[in-house]
Amino acid sequence: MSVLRFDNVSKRYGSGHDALNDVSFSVASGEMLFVTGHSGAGKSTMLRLIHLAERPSRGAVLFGEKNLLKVRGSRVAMHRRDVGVVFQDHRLLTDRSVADNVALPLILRGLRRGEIGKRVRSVLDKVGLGARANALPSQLSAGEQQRVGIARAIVGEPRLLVADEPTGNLDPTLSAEIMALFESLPERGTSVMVASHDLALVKRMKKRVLVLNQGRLVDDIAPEDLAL
Ligand SMILES: Nc1ncnc2c1ncn2[C@@H]1O[C@H](COP(=O)(O)OP(=O)(O)OP(=O)(O)O)[C@@H](O)[C@H]1O
Repeated sequence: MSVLRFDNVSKRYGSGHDALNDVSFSVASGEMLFVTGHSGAGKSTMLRLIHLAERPSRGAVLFGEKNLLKVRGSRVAMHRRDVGVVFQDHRLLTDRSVADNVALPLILRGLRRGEIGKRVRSVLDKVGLGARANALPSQLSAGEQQRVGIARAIVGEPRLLVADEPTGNLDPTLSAEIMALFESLPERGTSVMVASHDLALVKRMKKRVLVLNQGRLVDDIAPEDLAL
């Protein structure tokens, strides 16, 4: 079963050229894959269409059975429960503790305090930040802040996690830790889609790779076909 499908999707911002041009692919439930390509190739645009920060100009984005074009108004927030998003710049609330940042999606969902506390503790342990729950983001390293962003994205157990250059600012050891964490998600039912221009990292992971070039999907490489 596919969790996500792009059917001939194009996206044009304003009157410019197509940031995405006739892109089609699907992601199976429980799959982890990478999207790569040069700067401006359309990676972020692809992810933004998935979490409804943007809408396609042509074509359809399907999430399970749902055509995202039809998701409007209050249903956008409902959709975002199913899609966790990790941004390169974390986007943490600077005046809130680590635990409060991670709790946010669950508070918006109206979960009970006890349940929220339990889930937040569990996910912070999973990302190795159990001891930093009460710290402010500014008291953490870049890698720790990124892990808070990841904890916030996965605390609601989304069907799909999309991550835009999640290791952009991190050293190789931290990048490897974050990738290991991502790799563990599919077995818990979350598919993972990572945009990265770090080709060395992408090759090392030995996962499926979508290659974008000037908005076009120019390659869709199976793990076994990745050159070593
Ligand atoms: N909000 C916007 N308005 C107008 N043009 C945009 C906008 N966002 C992106 N673009 C353009 O769309 C194209 C694709 O951009 P996108 O950010 O998706 O690429 P990317 O592969 O993620 O690049 P990078 O690796 O530099 O983040 C680029 O030509 C970019 O300038």
